[in-house]
Amino acid sequence: MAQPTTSPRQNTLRRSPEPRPAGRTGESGSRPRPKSSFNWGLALDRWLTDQRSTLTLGVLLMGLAGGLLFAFVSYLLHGNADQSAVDSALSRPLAESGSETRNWLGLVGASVAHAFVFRWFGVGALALPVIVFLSGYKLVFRQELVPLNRATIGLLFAAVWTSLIIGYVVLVTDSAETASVWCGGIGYEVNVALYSLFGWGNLAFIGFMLFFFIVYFFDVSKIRLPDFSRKNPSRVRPYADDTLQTFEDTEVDEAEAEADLDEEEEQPPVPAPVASAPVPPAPVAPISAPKPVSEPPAAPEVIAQSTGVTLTIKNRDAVADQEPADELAATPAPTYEPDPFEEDDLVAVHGLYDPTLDLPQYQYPTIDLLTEYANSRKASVSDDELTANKERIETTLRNFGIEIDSIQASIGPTVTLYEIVPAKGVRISKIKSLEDDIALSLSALGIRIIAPMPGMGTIGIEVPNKNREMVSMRSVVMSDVFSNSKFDLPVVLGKTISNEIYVADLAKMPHLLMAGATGQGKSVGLNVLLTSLIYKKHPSQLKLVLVDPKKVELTLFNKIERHFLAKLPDAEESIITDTKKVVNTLNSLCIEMDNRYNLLKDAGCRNLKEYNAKFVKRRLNPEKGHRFLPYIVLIVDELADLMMTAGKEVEQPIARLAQLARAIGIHLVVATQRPSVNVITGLIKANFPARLSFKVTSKIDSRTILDTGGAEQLVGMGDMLLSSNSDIIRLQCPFVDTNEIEDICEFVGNQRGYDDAYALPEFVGDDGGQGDEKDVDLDNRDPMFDEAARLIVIHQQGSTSLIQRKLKLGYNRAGRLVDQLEAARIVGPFEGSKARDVLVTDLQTLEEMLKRLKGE
Ligand SMILES: Nc1ncnc2c1ncn2[C@@H]1O[C@H](COP(=O)(O)OP(=O)(O)OP(=O)(O)O)[C@@H](O)[C@H]1O
Repeated sequence: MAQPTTSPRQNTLRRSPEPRPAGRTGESGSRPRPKSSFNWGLALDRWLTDQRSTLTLGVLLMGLAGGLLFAFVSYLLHGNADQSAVDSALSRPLAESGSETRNWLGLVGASVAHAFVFRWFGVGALALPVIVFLSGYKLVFRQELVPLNRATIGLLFAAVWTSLIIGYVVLVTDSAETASVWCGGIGYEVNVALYSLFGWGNLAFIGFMLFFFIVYFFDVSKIRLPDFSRKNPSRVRPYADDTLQTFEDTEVDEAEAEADLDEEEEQPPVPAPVASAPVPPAPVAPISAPKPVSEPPAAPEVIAQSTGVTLTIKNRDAVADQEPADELAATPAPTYEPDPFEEDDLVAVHGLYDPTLDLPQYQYPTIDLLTEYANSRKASVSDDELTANKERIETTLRNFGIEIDSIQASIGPTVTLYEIVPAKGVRISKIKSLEDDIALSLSALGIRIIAPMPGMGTIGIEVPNKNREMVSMRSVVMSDVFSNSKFDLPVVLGKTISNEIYVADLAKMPHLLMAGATGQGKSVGLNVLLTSLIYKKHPSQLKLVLVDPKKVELTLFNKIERHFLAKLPDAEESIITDTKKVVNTLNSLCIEMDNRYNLLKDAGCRNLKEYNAKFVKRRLNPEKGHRFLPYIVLIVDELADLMMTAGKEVEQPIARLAQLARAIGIHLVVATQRPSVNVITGLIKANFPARLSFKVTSKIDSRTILDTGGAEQLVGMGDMLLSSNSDIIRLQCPFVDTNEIEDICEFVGNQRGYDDAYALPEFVGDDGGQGDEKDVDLDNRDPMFDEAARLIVIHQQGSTSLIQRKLKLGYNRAGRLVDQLEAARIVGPFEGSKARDVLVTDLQTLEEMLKRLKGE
């Protein structure tokens, strides 16, 4: 490791270098870069990704295409006259040659056309302006008129091939004197060369080239004639709106759909960065693997040392975006067996199904809609501040008889974490028992003690920075971690203590409970979450159900109703504020959940991803009700109001959705000001493994939401603790202002959208069929409940007699068990003489459900 630049001396603290971008592990972190070095690569990269540059370049290319076309056509008409002027241009005054040329674009037009038309491709050169135009169009309109790569290959081939075939005609008719301009140099010369080899067999060679190209370019091997003799579902192209179209109508879309889908699979583009300040590529700590990996440890730099204990500042280096492994990847393949012949037909004829073609012109919000705030610079903690804090910590601990070996500091956006290694013989439990006294002695607002630091033999003390950093939404949206994220529902939650941007996958969370006293940043947090999703998802892939009993917080999102919002068929407003309507909407979501489970079951899929993948491959027939299923995110801003007015009516559907909806792509984000036990009930809490808390008013509130204290010690303004998988991480939430949200919603809302909001299933009245779960108390489950559930799932047979026989139980008890299994949505409802449907297809999902029921 690199050595400190100053020799260690008394009264010196050590500071580590700034975190360096991932991948540049070979550089010495402690060697300062010369100030004058300018990074040309970065500047060029930034210029190229700036939308103003792409727009300018695009318009230039389109203009150039027009100019080339003009010059080429003109040359084809007057080229013979211009040839001598061009050839002699360099040997005499340009003005003289210029006055001789008849090209509409003068000597320059004639010279360029001379090269492309006369020397190379002849009439085939006309392909060039078309390619240039298509490239320019893509830059200006940020979408392709036709798939650009394929078009370029096709047009280049056409240029060469036309040149060859015309060259052949010119050769056999011996008209090179007058007509060689039409075939260009390539066409003529190649034909002359081939003629010497094959004689008149040239034509066969040129014909074979065309055949070869068609076979490969259009992959003819895949095209099979559809079977018209039977009712053939391959004639139907599934559309999201369930309209049917025969493939005769849609042939032209095939290549386009395929190319667009390729792009979509790569992730929808997040608009290019235009900021002046480079954003350090920060690592993502996914929710399922929340601990960021640190590699390699940066070399510390001594900055001060007063009492013999060294303070180092530990800033971790960046790591690459980590994708959590697909948890279901190892489970066996689904049971559904499609007819391979028909589906291959469909894909060969229409390409893969692309949901984004619902709104093909849709443009993702651009980065310039987000503001660069003046105070969003990196937090600066002076050496004096570091030394003072270190001394306070040391003195305080010594007063309690605790000696320390060393201190390391990590400077975060809001707080600095001092990690202390106690001297040998000091037991961590002693420090833990003194936690409150130490906090009191340090007496700074927002101090949080973590004793011990999970997984390390150290104690952490977080002390707020005097000058905190505001983390702007713009900076996190621009970050590589977020813009390159391949998560299904990426949400950027903030910056960690080591300045890493923390992006989580809501789809894997799979639900989030949020709490925080009034004014501590909850609404901003919800807006950040919604903004993240809107920046990354196409309207065809995501629908939002917004519940806002406070009636003011989410109103701005009304503008994106026809793009991203979902509502009940008869509802006037998409943002739900009325408690009764909330209950109906929640129940309607339960119906949507059941419908989706039925679709998944029919398709033999275990989750939404598998189902949609199958639909995209056109393996599911829309005539049977199959459709592309967008993710649905339900946001409830202020659960307390709802629980006060509707209690169980709200609690039960929320718990039910939270328990079962993850596999079918419905995810919940529920926020509350009052994290008391009558709002966050055991039932709700048990089903929300990921919880996030802004500052709350008491330790009890902190325990209610996070199962531990600490949230009462936060410093507000988006300072928060995230608890997931029993880890607690302190994060600074990004800031996004109402104006920014307004601009984003306007940007999206002004584009063409769907005719109406996404229609949720109708829910009829108070007990309109959904409240038919018998009065079963799942908190008092039969002791054999788990075994019975496993039995049913293993045998995929929802029968009472199976439980009776295998578990050797009486009829009544087995019947009660089945009722409980139904209430837990493991088996479907009673269906007369038929066995009940088993709603859980595999043991892994079941075990997760059982854990959740137990509140684990
Ligand atoms: N992430 C943040 N960064 C900087 N400042 C913030 C952040 N979040 C919130 N603030 C500041 O705190 C103020 C209150 O935030 P917000 O409106 O989100 O609070 P709240 O918890 O939703 O309050 P209420 O429950 O009363 O609506 C904001 O106007 C802003 O000034």
